[in-house]
Amino acid sequence: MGMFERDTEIYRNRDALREDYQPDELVGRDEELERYKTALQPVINGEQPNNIFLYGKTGVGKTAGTRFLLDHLIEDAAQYEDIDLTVKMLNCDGLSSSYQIATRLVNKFRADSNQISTTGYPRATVYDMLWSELDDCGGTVIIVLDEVDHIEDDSILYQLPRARANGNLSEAKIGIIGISNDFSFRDNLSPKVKSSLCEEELQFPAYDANELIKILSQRAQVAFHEDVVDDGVIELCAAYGAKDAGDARQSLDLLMKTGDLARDYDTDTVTDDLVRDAREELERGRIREGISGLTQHGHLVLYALLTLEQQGETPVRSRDIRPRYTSFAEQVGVDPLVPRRMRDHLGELSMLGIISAVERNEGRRGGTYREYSTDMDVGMILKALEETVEQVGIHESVSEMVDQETTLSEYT
Ligand SMILES: Nc1ncnc2c1ncn2[C@@H]1O[C@H](COP(=O)(O)OP(=O)(O)OP(=O)(O)O)[C@@H](O)[C@H]1O
Repeated sequence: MGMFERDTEIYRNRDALREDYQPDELVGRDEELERYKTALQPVINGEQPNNIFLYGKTGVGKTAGTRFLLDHLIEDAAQYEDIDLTVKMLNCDGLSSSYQIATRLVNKFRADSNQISTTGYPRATVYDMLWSELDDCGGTVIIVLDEVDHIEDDSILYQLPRARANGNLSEAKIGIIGISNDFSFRDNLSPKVKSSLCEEELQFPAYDANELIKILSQRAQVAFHEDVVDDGVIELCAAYGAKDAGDARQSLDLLMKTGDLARDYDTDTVTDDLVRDAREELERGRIREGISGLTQHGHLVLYALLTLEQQGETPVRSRDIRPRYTSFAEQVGVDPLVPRRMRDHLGELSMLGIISAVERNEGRRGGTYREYSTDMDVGMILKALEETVEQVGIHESVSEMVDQETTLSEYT
């Protein structure tokens, strides 16, 4: 027998839990898809398409929903002789200027052997190339700009929707679909761009537990062998998912991690307990990743808050975290930051979901202030802060936990 052997006990098709798997049907999004479908209806009627702006938090099916409806639109449009529909999708991640978007779009219409360089032309020239590609293509053209908020100047967002009105296009009828998970992006668009780009606005809300159950069940049916997944596993993954962010991607990751653990442990069933283990492991990874991206001051602020939490002092105001943070900074020989900069670090930590910040009101005369506490398992954070703890020294409030960790890691 070779060194590697296939494990086939748990999964029938593990890839069905991956992000790039496209299910035949989208479940749990009926109302939103109905509205989206109505916004796309002019295409089938042979009319000028609407420009659509779709927003919602990460993992709520914006891309999957768009792909799903556009695939159907292409298939159904093929039945009408007078409709010639072309769809081009561009993800704007990593593309920050209108110029970059325009060159990428030109190339989407060109053969591989005829691509233009993505630098070196005047912007007006690239726009002219784009208009001529669009007119050569003709018919109805839908351009999807996913993660549209990455574009920092709005020239292309102004030019594209108005290309026909401005006389740049005579043949093609174009419709833009902008997708974003940045809610402030739409509000910060200039009024002229907003009025044309956001002709139809659609919002996809976060998934609730029932919707996540539908999504996870659909994938689990394809991914796992029959009778491998215990009752309650899907419900538990969905409950965690709904509590966290209502993000389908995160819930699918949790289900996959659970299946992987079952496989690693060589068991033949996926159980609730494994969901809990998987969640802890994913969370540990998330904390480690978040913490490793912070600066030394971020680490010191977090360590200070952690020790206060252990002493039962949280939720705590930033001015009360400061003395501990200052002493930690002095212990490692760095100058402590001014209060405002220290608060920035608290803000960053709460944005990462490692700590939580609650706004409080000081009554009629006072202003508002924030109180902080850690939002995650203290042991996990401590582990991720290992280096800082070593440099600063073990604070008495966490000494027992550090001892435990050391004993454990010595024996595992
Ligand atoms: N309603 C659904 N039915 C089945 N699968 C879904 C559904 N919604 C989302 N998914 C799956 O969840 C994952 C994330 O969805 P998607 O990429 O569409 O999210 P998004 O809203 O575009 O997120 P982002 O803003 O991060 O790009 C994909 O694997 C997708 O197939």
